[in-house]
Amino acid sequence: MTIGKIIDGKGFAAGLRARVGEGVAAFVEETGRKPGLAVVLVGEDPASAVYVRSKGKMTVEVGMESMEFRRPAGISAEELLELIDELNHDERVDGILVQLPLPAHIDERAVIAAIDPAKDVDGFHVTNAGLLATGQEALVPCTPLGCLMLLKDELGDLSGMEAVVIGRSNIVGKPMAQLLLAENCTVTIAHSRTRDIASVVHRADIVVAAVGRAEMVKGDWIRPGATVIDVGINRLADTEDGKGRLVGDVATAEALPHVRAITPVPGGVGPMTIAVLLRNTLVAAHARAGLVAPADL
Ligand SMILES: NC(=O)C1=CN([C@@H]2O[C@H](COP(=O)(O)OP(=O)(O)OC[C@H]3O[C@@H](n4cnc5c(N)ncnc54)[C@H](OP(=O)(O)O)[C@@H]3O)[C@@H](O)[C@H]2O)C=CC1
Ligand SMILES: Nc1nc(=O)c2c([nH]1)NC[C@@H]1CN(c3ccc(C(=O)N[C@@H](CCC(=O)O)C(=O)O)cc3)C=[N+]21
Repeated sequence: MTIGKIIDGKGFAAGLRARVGEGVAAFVEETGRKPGLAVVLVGEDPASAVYVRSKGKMTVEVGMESMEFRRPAGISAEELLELIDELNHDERVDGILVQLPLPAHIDERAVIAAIDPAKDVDGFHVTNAGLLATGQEALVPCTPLGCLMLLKDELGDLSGMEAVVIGRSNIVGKPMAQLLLAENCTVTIAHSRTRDIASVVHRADIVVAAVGRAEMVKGDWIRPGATVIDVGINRLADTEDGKGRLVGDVATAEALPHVRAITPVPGGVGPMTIAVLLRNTLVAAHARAGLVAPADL
């Protein structure tokens, strides 16, 4: 039996960050200022804190200004909206990311709606979602755009391929499906109400799993030669050191003999998300400065 390729998302992300770094240097040369990324973290979710820390580090590494705004979980919606309004009007800020999830008493939709779409580097604002859905230039959500970059790097032209996206969230599944449709794939979106999901997935040349259920996608669901992108980040608490182990939504070891290529967890989509966030910030900075962003991002 042949064994599939493990896609090096971590390596691809490092390359993308290097290209972003070159674009940042040219932007600084041109404008005399650094692109700025503001990250807002509400409350003390430990997983979010890890993500925010590594984001801040990589933002500085590519030569951008990193601004972090930590607020207590008890912050009122009004105070949070005021902060966003300040960031919208701050000339040094090109990108605004409000880490999700927010505490239950805050309406996430209202917060996302308050972000200036031109600074919405997560691509979550309805303006950007609508632009993407209608085939117009938009800031595109980082995780799905990172997945698409890996797919195009592995497969080249995706035209005519059967793609199955598992998951229909606004931040991953739906924009992923839009991107694959724009690449001329035949797209199916599966979710918790999908009947006989194994056979739906078995049709696919491309599988993107964005569910949040550890190793849900079994090896024998995968069509021989398919390419599998595993977005899931699930922490299992079964290790001896008690730190837990990260696994994706796909049973990777089982799938490996069936696939052409598959992304690992960790080291696959996760690092791409952060690299694309920096890419989007550079794109937003160029647009705000009336400049054309480098084409090879
Ligand atoms: N690598 C990265 O950078 C990122 C990783 N993630 C990870 O990706 C995963 C998905 O995230 P997100 O989209 O935010 O999650 P959500 O919880 O918002 O969405 C999960 C989706 O999976 C579907 N689903 C749930 N159970 C099943 C099932 N048994 N069979 C089929 N579909 C099912 C749900 O269906 P329904 O709509 O019917 O409820 C829903 O559409 C998570 O593990 C998350 O941690 C997320 C963002 C970034
Ligand atoms: N407004 C907003 N935008 C987001 O993009 C966003 C968010 N909120 N909330 C949380 C999710 C999750 N997310 C991840 C990003 C990188 C890794 C990542 O780099 N993971 C490493 C492993 C990290 C580890 O070891 O814990 C990897 O997969 O190799 C994971 C998860 C972005 N999210």
